[in-house]
Amino acid sequence: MNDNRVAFIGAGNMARCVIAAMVKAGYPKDNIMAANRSEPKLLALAADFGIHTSLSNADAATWADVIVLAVKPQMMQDVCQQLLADAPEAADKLFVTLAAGLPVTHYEQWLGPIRLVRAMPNTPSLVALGVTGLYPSRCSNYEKAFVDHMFSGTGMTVWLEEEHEINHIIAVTGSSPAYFFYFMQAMQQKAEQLGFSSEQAKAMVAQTALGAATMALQSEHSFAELRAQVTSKGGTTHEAVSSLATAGLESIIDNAMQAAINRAEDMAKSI
Ligand SMILES: NC(=O)C1=CN([C@@H]2O[C@H](COP(=O)(O)OP(=O)(O)OC[C@H]3O[C@@H](n4cnc5c(N)ncnc54)[C@H](OP(=O)(O)O)[C@@H]3O)[C@@H](O)[C@H]2O)C=CC1
Ligand SMILES: O=C(O)[C@@H]1CCC=N1
Repeated sequence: MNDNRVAFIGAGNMARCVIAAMVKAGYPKDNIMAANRSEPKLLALAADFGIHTSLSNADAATWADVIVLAVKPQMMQDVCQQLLADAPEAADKLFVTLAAGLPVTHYEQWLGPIRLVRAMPNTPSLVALGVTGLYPSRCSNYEKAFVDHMFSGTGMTVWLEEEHEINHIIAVTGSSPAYFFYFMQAMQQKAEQLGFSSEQAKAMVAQTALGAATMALQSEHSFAELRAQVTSKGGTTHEAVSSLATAGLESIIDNAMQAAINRAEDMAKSI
């Protein structure tokens, strides 16, 4: 499966995370290429991972067996239409898109009836602790197996039965690293006000988050049960958690995740 040449069109944050995961999982760097409209990110990727790079999307697509579209959704139509004009044979290759919001029908308008997997990874893929949601269109079983292999180094892969579930994955795992970073940022700020240095505060908060997540993954207990184990009757945790509940944490999270889904649905209509 490592024989397929994979070209990323767009070499930004998410392409870097997936490329890092592939290389660390043993995918041959000689079979990976990144194309970008400007050079700096390509130089960094070549230096860090030893992959091929190109300033030409068409050259990368011609070289590849599998084309990964990794530009922002707002750029996608131009990139796809230009690709088809410059390298029409690309339309016969397997496509993977990382973009939020854009449904299969949009790609079919721009590129024709392509074989496509919509993938929704997240940034912890960089450290092999990510989650990638995957939705296939017109793909063979071999192509699905290949894409699963490609993303296996990102962490966990989840195949979806219905296309609209991609928007749910965005809310649950694609965008959610930012929710956790925001929570940790707020905790760090308070720790600094209490007198800890910025470095100490960041390390303590991140270590506690890692410990809590690791416990949850290794335990049969629910999140609520694990929370109860920390919460002594009449103790400090009860006061802290009650304060969060009174402030409406659950509805805050519900609203935030729904806002991500709504935005993904709006993007499909506006692009
Ligand atoms: N970030 C995340 O957590 C996630 C992002 N995604 C999706 O991944 C995609 C990329 O997002 P992200 O990596 O964050 O965005 P970035 O802005 O970091 O990367 C986009 C890259 O595309 C390049 N680019 C823009 N136009 C062209 C073009 N015409 N030809 C070639 N390259 C071009 C940009 O080049 P330049 O350096 O010159 O600006 C940039 O490097 C988006 O569609 C997003 O929805 C999906 C899951 C999670
Ligand atoms: O914010 C975004 O639109 C992208 C998709 C999921 C994470 N980042």
